Amino acid sequence: MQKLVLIRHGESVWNQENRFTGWTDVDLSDGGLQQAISAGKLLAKNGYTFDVGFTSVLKRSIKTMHFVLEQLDHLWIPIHKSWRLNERFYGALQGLNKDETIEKYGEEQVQKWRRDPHEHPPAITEQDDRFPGHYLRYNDLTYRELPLTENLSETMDRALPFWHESIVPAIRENKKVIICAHGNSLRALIQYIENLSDEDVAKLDIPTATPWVYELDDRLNCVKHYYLK
Ligand SMILES: O=C(O)[C@H](O)COP(=O)(O)O
Repeated sequence: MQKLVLIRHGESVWNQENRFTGWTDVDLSDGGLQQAISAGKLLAKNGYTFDVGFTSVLKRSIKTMHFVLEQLDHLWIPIHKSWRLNERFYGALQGLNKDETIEKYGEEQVQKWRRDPHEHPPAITEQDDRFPGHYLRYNDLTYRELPLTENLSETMDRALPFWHESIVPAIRENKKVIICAHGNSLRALIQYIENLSDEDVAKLDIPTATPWVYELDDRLNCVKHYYLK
């Protein structure tokens, strides 16, 4: 039996302001930083250790991983960062207040943008400051990989290659793995690991900085899962 720990980043400044964030590289709020420290303490208290970590290229997730590992005296373990674990790219919604967006477009439409796997949020253009092609950290992406908008199913399609090519091999080598990522990239991994329907995954709300533990059998099927509290 192998344990795998997933954790969503601590509260960010834009979570606090209730804004769509996506690939915007906002920092943790003070509360989010404290949440990350508490999550690390909880893992330490329960005797968890890790050999390797995986995270996105966004600082709210990178910093959460750092503060969690610091509590475990594990800052030395290798951390692999990939854009594939980034939050879903929320297109032209990035930066908008969620309540104001509901007032403007209606609850039903906003809920579709947030949770319907096939609904695209309004797209940006390549001229927009939010276009990832303007940022050094995305230099290695092909033109087709640079999003203008992204639905949940596309988030899953770009997260899964990293799961299969980088994370699964580490688990198969019996390494203890921690993944720190985002609401929607984790939703994609959870849907795949547990084989959840689109309806079930839409109901899944992942709290910030709360370790989600999987116990996996030899074939990496989920035997048990629970939040560490
Ligand atoms: O990018 C965001 O705004 C959040 O991290 C996830 O938002 P959601 O719960 O609205 O998808």
